[in-house]
Amino acid sequence: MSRRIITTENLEEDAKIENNLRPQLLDDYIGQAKAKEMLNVYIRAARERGDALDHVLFYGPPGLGKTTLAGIIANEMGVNIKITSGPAIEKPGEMAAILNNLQEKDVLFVDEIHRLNRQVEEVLYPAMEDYAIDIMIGKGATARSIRLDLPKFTLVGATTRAGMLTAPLRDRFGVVHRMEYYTTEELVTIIKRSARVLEVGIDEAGALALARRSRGTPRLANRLLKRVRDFAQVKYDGDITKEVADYALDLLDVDKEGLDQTDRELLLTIVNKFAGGPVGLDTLAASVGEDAGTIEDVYEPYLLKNGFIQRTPKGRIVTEKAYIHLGIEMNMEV
Ligand SMILES: Nc1ncnc2c1ncn2[C@@H]1O[C@H](COP(=O)(O)OP(=O)(O)OP(=O)(O)O)[C@@H](O)[C@H]1O
Ligand SMILES: [Mg+2]
Repeated sequence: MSRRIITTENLEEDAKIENNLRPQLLDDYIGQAKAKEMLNVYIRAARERGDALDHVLFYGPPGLGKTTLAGIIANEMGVNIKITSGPAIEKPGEMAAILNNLQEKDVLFVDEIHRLNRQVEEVLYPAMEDYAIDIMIGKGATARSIRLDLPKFTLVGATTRAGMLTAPLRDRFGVVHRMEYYTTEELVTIIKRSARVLEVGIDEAGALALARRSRGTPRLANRLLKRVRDFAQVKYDGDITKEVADYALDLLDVDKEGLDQTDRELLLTIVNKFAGGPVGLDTLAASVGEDAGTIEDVYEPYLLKNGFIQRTPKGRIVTEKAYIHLGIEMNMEV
């Protein structure tokens, strides 16, 4: 599939503005009320005890604010954050070195934690549980393992694929939180805040138009804001109104429900090639040329949540709502 404006992946162009737009404090973090409340209590308790925060795992679709929350945790705890990711650490020794370099109470953020390889992951078990690592010294008959104490640290893990985490790793997190899609109101607040940071004017109706098409995802809200800002600047007098937003978003092919070309293609494939379903995930994946895991974790959750498709024991089916949205008559032969 071609790269889409609405992809929730972290594109390079986002990285620059994302860092500016990231809230630094829990109070400025919008939405995810449950996570905020819980973290607020745990952080205060840990600080009062002078202790490190318990290990935290965030999971859920991309762009919902996992990395942002990890940064906020470090900030609120008043400690450093070391950022790495599952695929970046190839050898157990590399993980050991990272752990060994942490200071007391520091946050180690491991993104895409489900992609750690087995040996690297095993270094984490004693590290998370006992704040220690076992290092092998020597070879063959003279080899022995020594235990090295680590500072008390906090591991913050993030994953879009919670199902791919091994049980021993998952069980070592004291706090496990599923990230939720944002409501339109929450996205409006985020968009207005981002507009202030980017120093672009936006009115209420403009913010609402953007929020509605952001697929419940702050990353998309920020990305669309940035694109629409360009249209406002070049084609209008600089401020983002509903008119500018609608004009730009139509050109960008994001529809009123926040669906883009890829979403519609997915729905249309089920309708046209599989008579509306049910169709199994793997069959569907092969048919649209996407990886099954990506469909399941990235594209499908939003379509499911908003009632465009349903999961049945026999596979995915397209709902009446989707037919109506696509403007296709439902074939009622049964
Ligand atoms: N609650 C929030 N309030 C304001 N802005 C937010 C919030 N959550 C996320 N954002 C913004 O959305 C963007 C993406 O967030 P972030 O990088 O934390 O997502 P993520 O869940 O880590 O995504 P991925 O799974 O792709 O790593 C950031 O620019 C951030 O500023
Ligand atoms: Mg992230």
